[in-house]
Amino acid sequence: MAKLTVEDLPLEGKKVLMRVDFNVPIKDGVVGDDNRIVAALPTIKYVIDNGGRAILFSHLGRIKKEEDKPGLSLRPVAERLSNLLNKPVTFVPVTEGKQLEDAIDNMKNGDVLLVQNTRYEDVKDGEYVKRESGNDPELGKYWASLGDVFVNDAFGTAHRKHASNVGIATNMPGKAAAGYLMEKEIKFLGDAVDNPERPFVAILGGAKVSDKIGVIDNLLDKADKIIIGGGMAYTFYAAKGIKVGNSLVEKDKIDVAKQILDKAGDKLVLPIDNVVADKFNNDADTKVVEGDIDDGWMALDIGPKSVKEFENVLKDAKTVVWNGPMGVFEMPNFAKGTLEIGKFLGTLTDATTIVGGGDSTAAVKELGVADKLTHISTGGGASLTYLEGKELPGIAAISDK
Ligand SMILES: Nc1ncnc2c1ncn2[C@@H]1O[C@H](COP(=O)(O)OP(=O)(O)O)[C@@H](O)[C@H]1O
Ligand SMILES: O=C(OP(=O)(O)O)[C@H](O)COP(=O)(O)O
Ligand SMILES: [Mg+2]
Repeated sequence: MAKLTVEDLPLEGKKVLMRVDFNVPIKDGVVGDDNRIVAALPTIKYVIDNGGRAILFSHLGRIKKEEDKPGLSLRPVAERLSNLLNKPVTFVPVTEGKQLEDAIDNMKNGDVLLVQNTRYEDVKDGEYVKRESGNDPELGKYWASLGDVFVNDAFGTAHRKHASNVGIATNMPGKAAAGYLMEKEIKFLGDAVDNPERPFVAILGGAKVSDKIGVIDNLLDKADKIIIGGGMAYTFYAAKGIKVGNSLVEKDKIDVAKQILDKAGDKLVLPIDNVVADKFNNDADTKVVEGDIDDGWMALDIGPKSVKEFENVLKDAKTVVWNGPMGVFEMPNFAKGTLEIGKFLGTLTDATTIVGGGDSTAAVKELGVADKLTHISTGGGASLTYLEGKELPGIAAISDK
């Protein structure tokens, strides 16, 4: 790697600022799938075993208004991290000011501290000011002033240009290094997809439609087929004039979807049928419908014919990259499409099968199909951006060797 890594930094007695991606599912104040926390442990352990004082930063979810904050505190993550490390983790419930600075001053070599959700900075006095997500120069400078060196191990956030990754790094020239997870992810994705064995099939689903729909345009030049499922599919339905009912649709992306459809020809594969529900609830009334989705119904999973069709496209693939669940897998009645596709990928023993994303990874682990896949990546948007051949700002900002 042409970038500094954690092993290049002085650590003994140093205040080591670390950006990790602890954006994990939390339900009723408890961490669900902790893959992203576990994945950051090697770097954290290396830092503290070598006498560093680890000061961890992460975002959790998206904060647009004051009321979003209580449910998106990182406190439950500090508890899980403490269990995994088998040592105390100091949680600081604020992102700036005396309480944080005092807590850092009180640290000893080998201590671990977790700062509150960096996106608390996105809302100040009830206003959406995006200090973290807009990479406010003062914020990056302030956070950088709290430490001696910086380690970025947040691969899942590397496609973002935010204060806690790019901002801190640019304010610590010559002292910003990559962690082990960052190195491992880049190496693996690079080997698998820079010159992919073909046929190369990408599967795109999930709910971050406006974020990720633009990726498809670039992927059309790289992949042999692109399968679209999950919440991503229905904006394409709308673009084709198929009725979508109350399904997830990003209205201002319908034109983008139309352009992609024009360019894609038969490269793009959409669901034929869907499991539709009369409300966003596991107990909803459901039915399987082909094509049009009537008003009052929403598609929450792909249907059995879609699964068959997708399997047919996947069966000869030699490289598969999957980001985004095929349905609302968190509700058991809408998990089947994701489960079936995951199981099928597990049977492709001659292919390189990569699943990326916080939620997709949680899905394949929860559904018990993760073991049979080649690589589980902590990054969804990040691995897609890498796949597009674009520079990841979080990595670009790390100091060169
Ligand atoms: N048909 C659908 N309607 C609404 N949400 C969906 C649908 N299909 C999948 N989702 C949601 O997409 C979310 C994950 O999307 P995303 O964050 O883009 O994936 P990842 O974290 O794997 O990158 C899940 O919470 C899932 O419930
Ligand atoms: O969960 C994440 O991405 P993913 O859902 O694409 O896997 C990252 O933590 C980035 O989060 P963001 O998309 O809110 O910036
Ligand atoms: Mg996600």
